[in-house]
Amino acid sequence: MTVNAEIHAGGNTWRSLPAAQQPEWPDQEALRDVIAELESYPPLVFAGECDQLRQRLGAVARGEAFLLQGGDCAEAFDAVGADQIRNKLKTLLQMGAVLTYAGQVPVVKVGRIAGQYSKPRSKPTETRDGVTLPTYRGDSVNGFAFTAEARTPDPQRLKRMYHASSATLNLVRAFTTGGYADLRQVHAWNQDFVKSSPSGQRYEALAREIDRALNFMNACGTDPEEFKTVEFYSSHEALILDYESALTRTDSRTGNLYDVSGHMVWIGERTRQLDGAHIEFASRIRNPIGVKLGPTTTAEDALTLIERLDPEREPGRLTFITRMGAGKIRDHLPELVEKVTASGAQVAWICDPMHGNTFEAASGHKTRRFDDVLDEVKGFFEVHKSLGTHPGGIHVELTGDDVTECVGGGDEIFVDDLHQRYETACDPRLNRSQSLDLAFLVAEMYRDQ
Ligand SMILES: O=C[C@H](O)[C@H](O)COP(=O)(O)O
Ligand SMILES: C=C(OP(=O)(O)O)C(=O)O
Repeated sequence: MTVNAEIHAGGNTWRSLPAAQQPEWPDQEALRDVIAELESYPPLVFAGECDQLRQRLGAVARGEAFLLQGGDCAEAFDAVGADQIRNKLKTLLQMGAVLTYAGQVPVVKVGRIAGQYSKPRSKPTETRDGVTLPTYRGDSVNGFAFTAEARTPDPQRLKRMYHASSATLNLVRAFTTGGYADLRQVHAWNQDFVKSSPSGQRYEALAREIDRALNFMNACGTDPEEFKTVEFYSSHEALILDYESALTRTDSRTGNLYDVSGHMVWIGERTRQLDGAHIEFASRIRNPIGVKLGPTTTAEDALTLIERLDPEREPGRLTFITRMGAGKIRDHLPELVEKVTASGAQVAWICDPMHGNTFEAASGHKTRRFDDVLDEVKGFFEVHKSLGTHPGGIHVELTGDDVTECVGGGDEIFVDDLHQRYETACDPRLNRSQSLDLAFLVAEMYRDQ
């Protein structure tokens, strides 16, 4: 084996371990052909960009920056349109501007975007009216329609995921570097939100302060070009390991492996088994890695994850994304943070206030209460304040569209409204106005901190 082949084999060591949540592809030969084709495709991101994000997340881990990570629960192939991508990006940029001003630290902006096509599920099958079919696992695996044909896993979809991610990333790069993301424009959008939102009055003072700060910078002669571009990174759950390892490449500069399907990848709550394939895969790549930690996580689990994924104790390499639930975070998070901090590891602590707060409404819609989401973030800030550690950021499922999937918010969505624009293929997302509410309210918390 040549040195390169040996290194590349490092991206496949997961194959001898149990891999949870993988699709049952009916045609293994077709899968092998798709993997071979994906292996020949160009990278979607460059190793140097992943390194840069690792450095930015290092600042988050040290308490010098805040992470805003957000986007769809599940991206969909038929939603790879300019409007949807622009709206999502616009929402994240608006949230980022508010948080930057309130925190007075850089906000690292990372989308759940350009690769978030695969979903872990609670059950392998779904039954409707006596008919049982494989569960929908994301557009990368099967179709949402409840027919045997749509629900059969099709590896050709992995290629569609690559192309959809590529098209999305291309537009995101154009928007973030081509003038669309200009901070003054982003601020003007925020002013419109404050004017039109029923809870806008509460945010007016902050919006006015941002306005004054921008005018001050203008008056000082700050180069307007400086406002025009923004750093924005992609991320998704590294779930379907055949896809992720087919997109794993050796960096010619360093000889290290990078998963070039996205800048940052995370391992989900359902696939973070310490002796499982996902952690093994993540341990081999140099991308910044996130791991979701639910309420059953023990401090020993967290310390072993650090040992496996961040043996060099490099700030920025490992991000713990806690998703405990509003009722549990205040009880479960302190011990994890205390023991990890005592171990000397510098991980970034991020709050996902979505996944521990899902419930089914009487109408059958999966939903989340805005107040629970907010309360989990509050609990997260409280715990970090009491321990003297850094509440490093938030990880949110959101869309830039006016969907009706989560209840509550300033422009209140009621349970009876859920059916109106319930468009998610999996979990409920905050809509545009709820996302901006959250940003303004988190900004207040950050200031109090
Ligand atoms: O987004 C997270 C999971 O994929 C999702 O919560 C699983 O949902 P399920 O419990 O309906 O399978
Ligand atoms: C599946 C997800 O979350 P978790 O692993 O925390 O359940 C997700 O973020 O899409």
